[in-house]
Amino acid sequence: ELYTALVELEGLLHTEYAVITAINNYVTAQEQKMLLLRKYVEAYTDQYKKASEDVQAYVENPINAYLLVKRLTTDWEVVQDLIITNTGEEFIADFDELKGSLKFPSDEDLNGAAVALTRLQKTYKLDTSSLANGEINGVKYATELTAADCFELGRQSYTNDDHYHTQLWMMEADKRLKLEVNQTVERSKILEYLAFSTFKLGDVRLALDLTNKLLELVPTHEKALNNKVYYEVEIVKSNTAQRKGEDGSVPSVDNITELFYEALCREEMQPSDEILAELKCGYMDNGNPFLKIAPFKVEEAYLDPQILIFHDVMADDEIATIKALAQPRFQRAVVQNFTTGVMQPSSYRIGKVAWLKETEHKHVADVVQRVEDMTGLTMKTAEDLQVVNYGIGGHYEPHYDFARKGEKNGFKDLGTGNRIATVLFYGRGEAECGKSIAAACCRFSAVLPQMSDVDQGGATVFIDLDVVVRPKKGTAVFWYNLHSNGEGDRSTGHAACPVLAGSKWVSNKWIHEDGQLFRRPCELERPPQNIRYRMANISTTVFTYSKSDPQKLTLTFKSLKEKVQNRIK
Ligand SMILES: O=C(O)CCC(=O)C(=O)O
Ligand SMILES: [Fe+2]
Repeated sequence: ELYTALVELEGLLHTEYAVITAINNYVTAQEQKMLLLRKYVEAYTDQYKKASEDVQAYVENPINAYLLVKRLTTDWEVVQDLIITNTGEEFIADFDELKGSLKFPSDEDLNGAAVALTRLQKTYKLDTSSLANGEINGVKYATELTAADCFELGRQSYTNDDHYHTQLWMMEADKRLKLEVNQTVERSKILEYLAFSTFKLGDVRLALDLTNKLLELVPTHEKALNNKVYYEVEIVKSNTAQRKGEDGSVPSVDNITELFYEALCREEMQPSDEILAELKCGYMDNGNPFLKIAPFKVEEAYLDPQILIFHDVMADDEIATIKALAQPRFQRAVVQNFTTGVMQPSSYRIGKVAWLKETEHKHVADVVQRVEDMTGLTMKTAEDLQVVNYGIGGHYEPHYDFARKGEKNGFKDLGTGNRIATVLFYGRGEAECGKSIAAACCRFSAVLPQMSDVDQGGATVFIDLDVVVRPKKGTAVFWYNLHSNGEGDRSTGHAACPVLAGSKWVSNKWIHEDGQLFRRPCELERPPQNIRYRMANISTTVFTYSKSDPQKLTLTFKSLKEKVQNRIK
């Protein structure tokens, strides 16, 4: 599961170096062997020619007779030995021994990396051809992909039943193949996947055309012959049945959440101007004498519920310590199954996680004390500091940090109550002024940082509030997960957008209910019902979409948003 964190991937470069060295040694050894064999052949030929000139005279010479016999006994044995030593098998066996000390990615890693790439493609609407050119949003990051590379991405999407991306990557592979002088993959293989995924996406006619093309190349292709018959029957059937067009189904709330999530990650939405106009920033001391001298620089990202951004609350050396302590203990991130309560890895949270105790290092203790000063809440019942590193396409889909009613083994079972609040620190990244940082708060940064071009994506988004917080090193976000009556606040649903380029580090401090009685007094009223909940319900009555075409989904989604907003007005 190396793909779940970028730090692990760095180790693969050592492996690649070892592979290069091994292949190089093998090729050199083979070249020397061939050279030696060539010399033997020449010497044999030379002697043979001499002997052939006058066989009688040659064999009558005792030295020649001896040499002839020697050539066909000991010399021949030496040659045979030479041929059988240093073979491919030996090379592989030697390398296998070395392999134990090297990090090697598995097929699962290959699949994980391919899934991550297609997730980014979908979330950020990246164009397949540009990606294949090694470009992300106009910036050239990587080497161009060959037709075979694109084919492999399509094949990986296919194993995940992702026919949409199979089709995109197989089409790209076909396009590239036409331009390749030394073709890197067979066209028939591309066509086989392309035809089947096209069929799965509902275009039977195109699937038939592609299958016919495949049969032109390989007339005896058994699968293609069977599929051709099947597609032809399907086309006749669909001509007689009434044409249904789009599938006309209504998206579930989950689909809508996904649309909002992805649109927010692309920063296509933000809170209304009225809401933004109310946001302020300033210095905060919480009445603490020490903070009067060095107050926190705080910015409001949202008012109800309150989401606060604290600037410069983790120093570079603290970040370095936290990363160094966390790295050797990273484990694949897990999530709690709602019904079984079991902690398990899941595709909706991809990253590596480690937990740090305050007692481990002064820097960790200082950071935890700072959280207490920032929030005014006690750390006695808080969880250890959780450190997360997100790898290629690493993300955490929309979720709540609190345990919901009915959730098996919720945090209540820790005996310290639910997660009342979250403080999320960023260990890397720079935010552009005026995006996640309100324009007026830019003075908090001595030098106005630009979003660096190696760090794209990876924002934290609050999907019901349209709030986007871009990671910025040393900054922390704070919000309450629970209403003051202890009920979970469902408007705090949030997510970590997939990391598009670069690596993302965060640490979470989850604060619990117990011990906060005099710090955040509880109230009895029920919280108001949150707006997005109503929106999602309305939307199910006005919205149709096509499952097979995510591109179309978003278009419809934009008009949906307007419709919903008009209704609410
Ligand atoms: O990484 C982020 O931006 C958010 C992480 C998060 O929500 C979590 O770990 O619970
Ligand atoms: Fe979270």
